[in-house]
Amino acid sequence: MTPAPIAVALDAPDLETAARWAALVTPHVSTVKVGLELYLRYGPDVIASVRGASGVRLFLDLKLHDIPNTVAGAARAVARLRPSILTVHAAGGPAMIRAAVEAAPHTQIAAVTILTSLTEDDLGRIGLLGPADDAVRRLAALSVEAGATALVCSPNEVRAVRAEVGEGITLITPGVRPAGAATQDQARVATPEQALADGADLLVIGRPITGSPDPGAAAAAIAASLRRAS
Ligand SMILES: O=c1ccn([C@@H]2O[C@H](COP(=O)(O)O)[C@@H](O)[C@H]2O)c(=O)[nH]1
Repeated sequence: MTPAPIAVALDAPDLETAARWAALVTPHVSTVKVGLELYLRYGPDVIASVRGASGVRLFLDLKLHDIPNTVAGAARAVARLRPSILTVHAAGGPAMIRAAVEAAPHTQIAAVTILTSLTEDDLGRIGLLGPADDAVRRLAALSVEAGATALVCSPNEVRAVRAEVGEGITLITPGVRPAGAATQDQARVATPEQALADGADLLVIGRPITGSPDPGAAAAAIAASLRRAS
């Protein structure tokens, strides 16, 4: 069976747990995601541990955000690990995004538009007045112009972003919660089925899977539900 277009966020406190979660979910999902918690604790060694022997794709979610020269150096440093996807913050601007794209030519650079944990009230407080859609679309357009071929946005904005950037750009959505699941610190959320129906290419799902007593079964259940819905 084709693995589901899900990236499981391995936000684990230690390497053993992350490797165990990765082994349990990889029969069911296309991708595993390593973020700041694991990478800052273990560095590049974490990559081999979670990749294991499987051919699972690795998404390195470091959300780089600095001046172009620094981001280019950081992207070059992690490109050796051959992640399939590496994130940068779109708010770093076009020159920074382009620097990452040029420094890591074999890795897909995904620009994070507006974090899915932010409400419209939060956005107003940081000076981004108006609907989240507007800021997300602006950041999406500038990121693609700068060479990003993937974008991270909430599932609520997928339709608007697709209309803005067209086909051929990978839309990645965290903020995904199965119906009835706790939203935790996520603010702009939708179900996996809705995110996919609206045109997301890759759904990032962490705690609804890794917080389950059986992460393998939780991943399999969401994958089966996506197959039924499509
Ligand atoms: O806007 C963003 C960008 C990245 N993330 C990351 O996705 C996962 C979500 O985990 P859950 O447990 O499903 O909430 C996490 O690793 C975040 O760092 C995001 O949530 N929003």
